[in-house]
Amino acid sequence: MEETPSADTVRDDDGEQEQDDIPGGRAATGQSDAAAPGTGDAPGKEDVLPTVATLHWYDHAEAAATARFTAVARRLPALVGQALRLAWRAGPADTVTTVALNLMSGVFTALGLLATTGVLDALLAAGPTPERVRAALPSLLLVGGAAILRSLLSAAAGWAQASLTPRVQQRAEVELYEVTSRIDLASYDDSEFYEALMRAEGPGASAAQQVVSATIDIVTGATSFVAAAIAITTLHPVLLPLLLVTALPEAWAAIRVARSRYLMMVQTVGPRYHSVILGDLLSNRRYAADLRSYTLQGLLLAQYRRVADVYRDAQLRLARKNVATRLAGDAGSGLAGGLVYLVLALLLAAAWLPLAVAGTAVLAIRTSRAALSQLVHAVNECYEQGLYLTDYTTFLATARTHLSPTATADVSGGFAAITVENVSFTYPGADEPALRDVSLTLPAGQIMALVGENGSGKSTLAKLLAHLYTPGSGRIRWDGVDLADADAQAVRSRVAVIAQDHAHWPMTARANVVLGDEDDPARLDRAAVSAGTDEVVASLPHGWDTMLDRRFKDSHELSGGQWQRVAVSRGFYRDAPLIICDEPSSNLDARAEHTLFEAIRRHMRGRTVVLITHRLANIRDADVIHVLEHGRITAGGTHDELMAREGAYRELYLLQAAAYETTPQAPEEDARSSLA
Ligand SMILES: Nc1ncnc2c1ncn2[C@@H]1O[C@H](COP(=O)(O)OP(=O)(O)OP(=O)(O)O)[C@@H](O)[C@H]1O
Repeated sequence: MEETPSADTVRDDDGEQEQDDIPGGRAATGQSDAAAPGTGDAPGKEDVLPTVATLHWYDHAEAAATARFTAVARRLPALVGQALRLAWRAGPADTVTTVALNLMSGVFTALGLLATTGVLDALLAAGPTPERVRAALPSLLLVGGAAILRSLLSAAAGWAQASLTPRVQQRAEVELYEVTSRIDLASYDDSEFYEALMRAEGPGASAAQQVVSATIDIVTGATSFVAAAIAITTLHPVLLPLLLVTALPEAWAAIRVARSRYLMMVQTVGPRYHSVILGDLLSNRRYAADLRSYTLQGLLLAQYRRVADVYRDAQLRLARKNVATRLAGDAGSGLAGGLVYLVLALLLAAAWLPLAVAGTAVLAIRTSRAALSQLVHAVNECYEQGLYLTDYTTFLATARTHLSPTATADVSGGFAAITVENVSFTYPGADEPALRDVSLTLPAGQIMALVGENGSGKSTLAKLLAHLYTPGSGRIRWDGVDLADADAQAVRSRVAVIAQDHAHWPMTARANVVLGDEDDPARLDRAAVSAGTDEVVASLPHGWDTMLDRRFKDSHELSGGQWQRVAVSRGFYRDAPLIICDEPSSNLDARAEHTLFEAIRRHMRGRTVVLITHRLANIRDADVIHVLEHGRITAGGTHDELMAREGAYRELYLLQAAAYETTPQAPEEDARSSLA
């Protein structure tokens, strides 16, 4: 059974236990870089960022990277199979062409080598030179022809490979994004899953094309090697096992270097993760103003330097270790090569091998050593990239289980009423539920307001109603249909969400409102007027066609309130029977807020509206108001009903109303009263 190494030791191929010497690695012992951020140690006094908790995939990665040589050999067929399947899906014709051309090129390698014996035989025979040359001519032509054909086939194979590998990369990325764009939103709240996504998207997806490339190199190297091996075995059987021995030191060194590199990558992921975050803080426009106002430059730069030092030291140690390993491998390989030539000389001296055959054997040995070296490096590359590819394939397999189940229920007709039945929901990894046993009924065409203090669960309930999350227990039904059985896309296309944390899409103003829907100018005008977006657009340099992201040329930056108007219009533009407005006016000025709620009151009639707001004066006209406290609905009714009894709503409403009760006096009035 394969041994899984402990957290602070790394097992070598030869079984020896070595202390991991990478500072900042989880296994680091007695390191001087204590407090290096992202290393799992206690943060330094001046560190702005907390330490990164031990990453969940570390164990799997470390176990994979420290597997024994036999494990590499065992994994290889599966990896090659996986690579060929990937290649086949990306481009079947290119895959077949590449493999076939490489195989044919190998055939010509063997032919050329065998024909060499004929050349040498003729040249080394007794007789006048012109005659010997004439006798060697047919074999010479064969050698030349084989060499030309082999070169042409190799070039064609290279061309096919060059056209195949980018397709593999593209295919891997598309397959990944097809899944990530459809997985349950709750997956993004699961830190373990999110880390796996980051790894799959980064080194994982790019490993796909490298594994395919390495597999093709394995086919190429193996074909050339088999061709040369056949030629060598034909010449003398003892030469082949000897030749194989020469490859061992090189293979050992290559695999050791590869796994050190992978381990270094795994162990320094904390510092690298932090350096990316810190780099972003130091250069991103979003933080630029705060960075300057709070004079954080020195603090952040110092932390960045400390993190970068940890990573640099790890790289230097790795480079030193790898140079030593490579030297040892080369020395071993050189010695083994010398041994092969020694045996060849002995065979020649003992007259067990004719001179012409020995000459061909030298050529075949050179060819096969080159092929073997290519093979070893390709196997190693395949294994190393296979470690990253495993992250990708494991993630895809896990992510596919996070997709919405196949729909059995039809929601195309909309609903006459939405019912929430005993719904509870806990975010992944959270200790406390965000919603507890919530039940309510929302008839179509009504405006329902949700109120409550911060963190009481309003947005969570809205997201469940929008079918962005699935209840942990209980049901949400559109009439009789449980949303858990309905097609998620079909439900979501019938809901318009104006989210509290709405996205600022890097698109034009028009695209930000229309957002993939059909472009209808009359509908756009109506949606724009109801939120005051028409005024925003009128002030833009290119009107609706203005790009709203400063990373693009001729773009324009909107204020927070202007963005909110755009987001509100986006929700209004969507022709959906259910509209969910989560704090739609938090950034709006008084006039825009008035326009918005007027629009909701007048123009949303016929649609069902869920309205979340802290400005209680705006929801007096709602058909029903539900009060949430600590994830529970504690009261419900109209404004008048809720004001008629003691409770959180009445308390909050009176608190807000009190702020407006003392009407400020006009300045002259103020002066008169002070004179009196
Ligand atoms: N993505 C998340 N992952 C984990 N916990 C979350 C997440 N989003 C919200 N919560 C938690 O769920 C609870 C309810 O949050 P929710 O956003 O629904 O409150 P809210 O009533 O809308 O608050 P606010 O008025 O501040 O917008 C809070 O305790 C919050 O910390």
